[in-house]
Amino acid sequence: LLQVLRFPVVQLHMSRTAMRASEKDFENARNQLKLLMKDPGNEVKLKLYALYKQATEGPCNTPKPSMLDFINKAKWDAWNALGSLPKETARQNYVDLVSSLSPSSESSSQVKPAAANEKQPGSENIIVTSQDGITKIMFNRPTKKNAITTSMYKEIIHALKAASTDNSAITVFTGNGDYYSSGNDLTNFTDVPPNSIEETAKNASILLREFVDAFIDFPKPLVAVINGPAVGIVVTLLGLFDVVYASDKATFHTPFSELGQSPEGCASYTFPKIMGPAKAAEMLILGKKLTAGEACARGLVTEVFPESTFQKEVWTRLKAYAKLPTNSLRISKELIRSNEKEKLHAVNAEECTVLQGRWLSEECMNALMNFVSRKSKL
Ligand SMILES: CCCCC/C=C/CC(=O)SCCNC(=O)CCNC(=O)[C@H](O)C(C)(C)COP(=O)(O)OP(=O)(O)OC[C@H]1O[C@@H](n2cnc3c(N)ncnc32)[C@H](O)[C@@H]1OP(=O)(O)O
Repeated sequence: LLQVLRFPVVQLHMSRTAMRASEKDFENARNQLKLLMKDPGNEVKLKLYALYKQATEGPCNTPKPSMLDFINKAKWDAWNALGSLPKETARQNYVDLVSSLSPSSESSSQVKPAAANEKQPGSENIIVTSQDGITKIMFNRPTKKNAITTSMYKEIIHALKAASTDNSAITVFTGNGDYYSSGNDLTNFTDVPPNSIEETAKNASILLREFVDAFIDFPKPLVAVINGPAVGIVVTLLGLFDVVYASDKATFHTPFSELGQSPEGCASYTFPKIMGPAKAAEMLILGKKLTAGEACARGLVTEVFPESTFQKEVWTRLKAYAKLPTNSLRISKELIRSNEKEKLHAVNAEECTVLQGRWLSEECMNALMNFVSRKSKL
C-alpha cells in the first residue's frame, strides 16, 4: 500500500526558512529604508515605526501619551494595535513592508496597494488584489474546485503577511468559479516515494501549523465570501474569521472521518464554542454536510444571501465597511481575539501533531487511494 501512495517531494523546510526574516534581513531592510527616494506617507511610516518597535522591544509597554500629544499618541496607537504579535512576525512584516516600498522589489506575493485588480506575478492559483480598502485573496483553480496545493498554502501565508501591513482595512477570502474551495488537494499526498512518507507527513504538519498560525495572528478583520460549496480546511478555518457571508448555494462539509483524518484549523476548539459540542461533533466527527442556512443557524455563518444578488450585496457592504477607521477596526478585533490567541496556537499545534499521525494511518491511505482511483466521491 505504501508503495502505491507516493507522496510529493516538497521542500517545506526551505520555504519555512525563507518565510522568517533573519536579523540580517531586518538590518538590510532598515538600510534600504534610508535609501527610499519617495516619502511613503504618514500611514506607512506609522506602520514601519510600530513594526520596528514590536520587532525590537515586543508588545507596547510604555504609558499612553496624552490626547494632545498627537504625534506620540499616533505612534503609540500604531504600536499598541499590534497587540501580542510575536517579535519574529513583526520583523518579517517589517521586511515585507520595506520590500514592498522598494521600486526594485520582485517579491512574488507582494500586494500592491494602489494597483486595482492586478494579478500577482507568477501566482495564478491564488490571486491577490487590493482596491477600495479591501485586500482580496481569491482561490483561482476552478477546474479543480479550488483545491489547495502545497504551493498555494505557502502563497496564502505570504499574502496574509503582506495584507497585515498593506493599506487595506479588511481582508477577504473568496473563490473563483462554482466552488469556494474543495479543501486540501488530495493529490498533495499521493505522489511521494515510499521512503519519504514520514518526512513528508512531518513537513506537511509544519506547513499546516504555519498556515493556520497566519490566520490566528492576522490583525485586521478577516471576511470570508463563500460563493459555493466549501470542504475541509476552508470550513474549519471559518472559526478564525471575523465575518462569514455565504451564498445560498454554499454548503459546508468536513468529511474528516471518511478521509481517515481529524479536524484542523483550530475547529476542535472553535466549533464547539460557536455551535455547542453536539452540533460540532455532528460536523467534525460524523461529517454532516450543512446548507448555508443551517451553518448560519449554528453561528458559523454571519448571513446568507440569495445567489442572484450575492456578489452585488456583499461587495457593496464590504466597501462601506472598509471606509471605517482602520486603527479602530484592528483594535476592536484585537480586543475580541487576543485572549484566545495563546489557546488557539496550542490547539493548532496539537491538531497538527495528531494529523501527522493520521496521514500515516492505513485508514487515511485507503481513503486517498479511493479518491485517486475515483472509487469514492463525497
Ligand atoms: C499542507 C497540508 C495541509 C493539509 C490540511 C488538511 C486538510 C483537510 C481537508 O481539507 S479534507 C477535504 C479534502 N477534500 C475533499 O475530500 C474533496 C474531494 N473532492 C470531491 O469529493 C469532489 O471532487 C467534489 C465533491 C469536491 C466535487 O465533485 P464533482 O463531481 O462536482 O467534481 P469532480 O470530482 O469531477 O472535480 C473536478 C476536478 O477537481 C478535482 N478535485 C476536486 N477536489 C479536489 C481535491 N480536494 N483534491 C484534488 N483534486 C480535487 C477532481 O479530481 C477533478 O479533477 P479531474 O477533472 O482532473 O478529474
